[in-house]
Amino acid sequence: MTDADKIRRAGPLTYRGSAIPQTTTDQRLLDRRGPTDWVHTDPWRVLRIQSEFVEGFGLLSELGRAVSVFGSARIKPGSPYYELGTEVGSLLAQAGYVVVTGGGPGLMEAANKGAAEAGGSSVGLGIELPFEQSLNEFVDTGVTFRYFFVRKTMFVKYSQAFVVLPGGFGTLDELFEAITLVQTRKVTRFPVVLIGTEFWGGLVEWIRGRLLEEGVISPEDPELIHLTDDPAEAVAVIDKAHADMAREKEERAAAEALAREGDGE
Ligand SMILES: C/C(=C\CNc1ncnc2c1ncn2[C@@H]1O[C@H](COP(=O)(O)O)[C@@H](O)[C@H]1O)CO
Repeated sequence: MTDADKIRRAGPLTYRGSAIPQTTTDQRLLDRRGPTDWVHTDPWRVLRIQSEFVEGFGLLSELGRAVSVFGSARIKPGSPYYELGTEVGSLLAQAGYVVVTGGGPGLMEAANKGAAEAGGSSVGLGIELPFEQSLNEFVDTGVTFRYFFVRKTMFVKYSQAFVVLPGGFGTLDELFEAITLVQTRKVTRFPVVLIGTEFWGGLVEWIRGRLLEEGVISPEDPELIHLTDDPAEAVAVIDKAHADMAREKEERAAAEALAREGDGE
């Protein structure tokens, strides 16, 4: 056999003759020498991003009914808003929901604490930040993400509602992400409940007034947000949406079964 006839198979690839590489894939993998700048390239980051999705989906896929609670990382124990966050966490847990937060300090911690005090379970979806921070002590199950956008997917995919406590830019970002997804029907029947009429009142008034007057939202859009001071009302809104969704699903299944019978299946 001449060199030109030689064949090398490498996984799904076939090389012949002069196209055959000098080393095997295994050899190249095990060889520690060589440049290392590839670990800082975008294709490599894409793999990391993929692995974050895999970790997140793996951890959360069997979570059951869950509600995400957002709120300030800076509001400390002793503040009335911290107490409110604790109550929200407790009532959600008592109603059978897993409480999902950003796993950080402040009102995230308050909601996780409330869930723990009520004997429920809670999840912390942490985020790697430029300064040292660990998940708060009340998180039962936690995962820390490198990428905000991967973490956001987890909040939306694995919870049936968002509860938004007072907060700053991070909380506003999460609130507006949620209502944009509902407005554009990327998620359906997804209650977004703001807690704290004094804190949120100005924003809600501006949405109902200025945004509507300028025609930048539809007349029905303000209804995407429910505003209350009462954590029990927040849970009732979420329960109702959940029950409506379950009923609609049953009705759809029954209608489909009838249609199949009609087709003689
Ligand atoms: C600023 C401090 C800590 C930041 N740590 C955070 N850990 C986890 N999640 C966070 C953190 N900061 C923001 N988030 C997310 O945004 C929301 C709160 O942001 P806000 O700007 O404080 O309103 C929250 O829901 C998280 O998902 C100091 O200790």
